[in-house]
Amino acid sequence: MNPVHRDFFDGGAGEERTLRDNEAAFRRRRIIPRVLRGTGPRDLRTTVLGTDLSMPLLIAPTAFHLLAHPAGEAGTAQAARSAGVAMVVSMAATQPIEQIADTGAALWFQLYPQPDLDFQARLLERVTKAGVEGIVVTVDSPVLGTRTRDLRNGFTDLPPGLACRNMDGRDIAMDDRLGWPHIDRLRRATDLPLVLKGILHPADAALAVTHGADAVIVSNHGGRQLDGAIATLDALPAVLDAVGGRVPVLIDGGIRTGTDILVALALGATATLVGRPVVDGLARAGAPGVRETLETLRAQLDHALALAGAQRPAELSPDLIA
Ligand SMILES: Cc1cc2nc3c(=O)[nH]c(=O)nc-3n(C[C@H](O)[C@H](O)[C@H](O)COP(=O)(O)O)c2cc1C
Ligand SMILES: CCCCCCC(=O)C(=O)O
Repeated sequence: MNPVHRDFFDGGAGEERTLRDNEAAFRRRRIIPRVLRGTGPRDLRTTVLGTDLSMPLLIAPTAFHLLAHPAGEAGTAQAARSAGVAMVVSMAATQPIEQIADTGAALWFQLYPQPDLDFQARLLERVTKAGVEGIVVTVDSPVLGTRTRDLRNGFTDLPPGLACRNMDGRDIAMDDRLGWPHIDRLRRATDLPLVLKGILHPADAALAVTHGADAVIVSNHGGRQLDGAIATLDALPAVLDAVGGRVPVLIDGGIRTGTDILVALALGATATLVGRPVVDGLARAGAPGVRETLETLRAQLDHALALAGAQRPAELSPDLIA
């Protein structure tokens, strides 16, 4: 890959403290396994907001897949379909939603709330018609994070010929006036499950539920927004307390292995999302590369469950984690 584009995918905001800390938070945890549980073959299947998953993992929304590989977002979706997981399609996808949906993958669509409400309504209608099963509203981006590597590299625009194909020629607006009334409006605008992505503070998690969110994603945008923000795994317990089981709580950021997934689930997450490892798989080998990433995570999770003494994710509990 062009090293400038590699930096775009790999990089974070500021000094990249949060980017590093997301992974470090998982490495700080240890598993206290149970023994003699007679698990037999494991069953990793789960359902989140009506979407069936072959394991508790979704592909996190990431921008510009055509920069990583000519297969683009459709290649990622093809792998998601064959692995039986869902893909959250970024609003900054470089292929049309209809082309991505043609793969038959289970899709959710990620939205940055747009100040042009007519355009936003048309976009919601379009992605709903294409068959997406959920809307993921990213709420951690009133402004774009300071992407140190992109600034250093002068990466400001997509190369000629590439564009955000679901934006009808518009730029994606990040809007620093966004507030809960925008979420209320979105809640009224769609019957699809509405998921808020980018929740870290427990008070916001509670507000998300009262404003009608069907799930929240504990996320710091992979360390690309507020550098110094808490690692997602460290934020998870307080968010779970605030939500109190009323809606599923998902998590992303720093998940690199099946044992990381096990740790997140044991601490109470319903499912996990993975960003950069999927892009890495795409860059390496297109759809088969993404499939390899997903199957590696599946095999690791299955193995870790066997060794920790759980047959299925629902059997995991916080006492297994130190
Ligand atoms: C290259 C890249 C592009 C991203 N683009 C988006 C995006 O368009 N919308 C969004 O909500 N989050 C975006 N994210 C954040 C991811 O959805 C996710 O929160 C993060 O990547 C999870 O961390 P991980 O990469 O450590 O797994 C992006 C992340 C990366 C690395
Ligand atoms: C002005 C919007 C550019 C797309 C941002 C994609 C993204 O979220 C990222 O982390 O990169």
